[in-house]
Amino acid sequence: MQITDTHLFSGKNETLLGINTWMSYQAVVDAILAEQRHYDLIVATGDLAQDHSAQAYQHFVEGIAGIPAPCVWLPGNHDFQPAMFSSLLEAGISPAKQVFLGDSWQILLLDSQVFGVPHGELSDYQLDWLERKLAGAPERHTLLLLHHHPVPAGCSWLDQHSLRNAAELDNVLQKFPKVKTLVCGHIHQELDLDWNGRRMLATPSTCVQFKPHCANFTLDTIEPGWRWLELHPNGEVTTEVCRLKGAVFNPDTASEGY
Ligand SMILES: Nc1ncnc2c1ncn2[C@@H]1O[C@@H]2COP(=O)(O)O[C@H]2[C@H]1O
Ligand SMILES: [Fe+2]
Repeated sequence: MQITDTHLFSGKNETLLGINTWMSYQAVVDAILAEQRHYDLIVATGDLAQDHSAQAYQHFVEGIAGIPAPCVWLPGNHDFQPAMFSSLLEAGISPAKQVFLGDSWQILLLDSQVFGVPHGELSDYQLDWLERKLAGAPERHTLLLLHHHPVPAGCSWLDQHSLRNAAELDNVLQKFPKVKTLVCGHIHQELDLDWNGRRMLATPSTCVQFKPHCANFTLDTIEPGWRWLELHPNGEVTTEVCRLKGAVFNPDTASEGY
């Protein structure tokens, strides 16, 4: 199950564009628990904190504490990795970036952060690491997770903040046809697109939503959400986005950015 872009603060009363991000995150966790589905793993795909604070990461931990599954994570553009790494590790959350699931799958988590800017890029280290991990498990299907979207999402204001070196990622992945599905955060909306024969999924944030197909910054009034992923032994992925019910979290639609 994927949770993304919680944008938590050191104070639980703080808001992002009119939404209390702690409360919307808690509401998402409560809704996940209420669904009583089976899941093996939580993947948190970045922008967990909005203000670089250790407390924000501790709030993240507090939120998922009731969920009976391990969690793995990767950083987004807003994260502060020293605080993220140590706060999550102290709480027993593994920094592992390769996870084997059963006999036929692995999950790889990439770091596409360029510190201090909203766009993403994969370093040579990340690309080499990816290639080594894929070459080392050729029999497994791979679900590839990263914060930034490698393919235009259709919002030009967000597409300037995409993964800048998507062509280099594509070069690596062309050698590994068992990577058929990528999962992102960052763009705060549901998407299911084709990227050179692969499936690229993006997922609603647990707080503020961006309106699809807008040239300029535009908030959406649709509810916060999360994504279920089921990995089948034959390499197929079934997935579903769920959202909170009832318009409880209303963003300040007059805001022009953050
Ligand atoms: N008005 C805006 N125009 C362009 N980019 C913005 C605007 N407001 C915020 N952003 C950036 O766009 C990013 C998209 O999602 P993030 O949560 O990563 O953080 C956001 C900001 O860094
Ligand atoms: Fe982001």
